[in-house]
Amino acid sequence: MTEAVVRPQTMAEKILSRRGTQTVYAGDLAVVDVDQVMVVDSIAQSFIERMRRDLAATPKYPERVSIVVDHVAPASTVSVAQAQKEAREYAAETGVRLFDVGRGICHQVLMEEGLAQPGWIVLGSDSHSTTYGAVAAFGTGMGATDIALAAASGKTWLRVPESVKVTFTGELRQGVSAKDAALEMIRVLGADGATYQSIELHAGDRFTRGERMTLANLCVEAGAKAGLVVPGGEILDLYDVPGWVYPDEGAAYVREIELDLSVLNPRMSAPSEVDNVHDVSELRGLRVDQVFIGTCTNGRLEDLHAAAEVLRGRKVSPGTRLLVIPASSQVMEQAMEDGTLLTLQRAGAALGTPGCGPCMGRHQGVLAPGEVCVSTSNRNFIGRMGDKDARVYLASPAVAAATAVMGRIALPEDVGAA
Ligand SMILES: CC(C)[C@H](C(=O)O)[C@@H](O)C(=O)O
Ligand code: SF4
Repeated sequence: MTEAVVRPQTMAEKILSRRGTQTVYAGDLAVVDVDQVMVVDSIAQSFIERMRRDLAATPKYPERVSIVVDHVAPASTVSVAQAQKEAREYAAETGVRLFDVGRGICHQVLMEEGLAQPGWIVLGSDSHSTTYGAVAAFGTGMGATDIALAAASGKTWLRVPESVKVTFTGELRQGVSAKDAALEMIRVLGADGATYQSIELHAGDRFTRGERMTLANLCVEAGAKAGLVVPGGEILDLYDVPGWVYPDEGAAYVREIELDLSVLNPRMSAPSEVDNVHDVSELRGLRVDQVFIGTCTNGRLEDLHAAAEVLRGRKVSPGTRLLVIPASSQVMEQAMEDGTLLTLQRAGAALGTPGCGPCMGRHQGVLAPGEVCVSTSNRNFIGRMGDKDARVYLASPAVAAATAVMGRIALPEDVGAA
């Protein structure tokens, strides 16, 4: 970028200007270099078809493309197995990276592998690619065609999004987590309240890297194109500081909201929209058939720790099943090493292979008609985790764990764990 910045810029405008050919602002079209293209198993077949048949191209920079087998892993049917086989063959043939069964959920894996860095543009064939905003990368989801074009050319084009500024103030109380803050943010913004906008999260030094991933991850549930966390705090020393991108003082936002964390209670999103958010205390007591702790939202080590704290020395209620699926093999290893998995297993949890698990109702814990599930994931649409008459409530790992112990929607204090 050679032109001088003439007006203050948001984080989205800055990143897209840096990776593009000119200084851009909201509403402009930007053509930008793409630093990483991520393809998930469920989309791999259409991606490969578009590369081969429509574009007759191979990836321009194979090292900038990753295929992750995570959504239905291990394969559940012959056709899923066939699609994954083709993805493996394609990776071997073209030299793109492959993260196979058991490595974990795409977003967690890319972050662990350093394949999302401050100031980068990361395109994923998955809507929760906003997660990369946790480290100030412009992460966004696109369909198979756009993803294939980016892989073939090393570039993409997009309209520079307007930005919404979300400022967190105060400190979270004991037992209240980043998930609760994220659900509250979605309630305030509304499920389509930030459609095609970039949510810029100003949190100072409040959140860990994992918590920032939870926040950036949920931004897409307000319809956002990206969810960019302004760098700050303990995560600064994890990366090359010169790469960080900060918004300018005086940048233009379409909307500004402030969320006081100190007044926040544990929150829960009730069926069947993510923005249907209530205090857990309002929903307390509802019978629950399945509790699921995992996903790209809340399947990290700190999430398993929060669950284990509640479940240590306690048992999952008879008649309720608890599924725990670490977000990645690295999370699983660490949770094995520090005894967290043993605690969860002894409490009666069923442990699964790192990956998406039943998050989108494809396998490993699909719900029957009439069943109720409390999940640490990010979506509770009708039919999301199985039958259309099953109901999904979204919550933090601590609330999910307390619910598993009680067999009913509960707070950690209900089991004497807060
Ligand atoms: C399969 C994939 C394309 C999908 C997404 O885009 O988000 C899934 O991850 C989800 O959470 O619904
Ligand atoms: S864990 Fe769930 S939300 Fe995340 S990528 Fe997988 S299916 Fe999508």
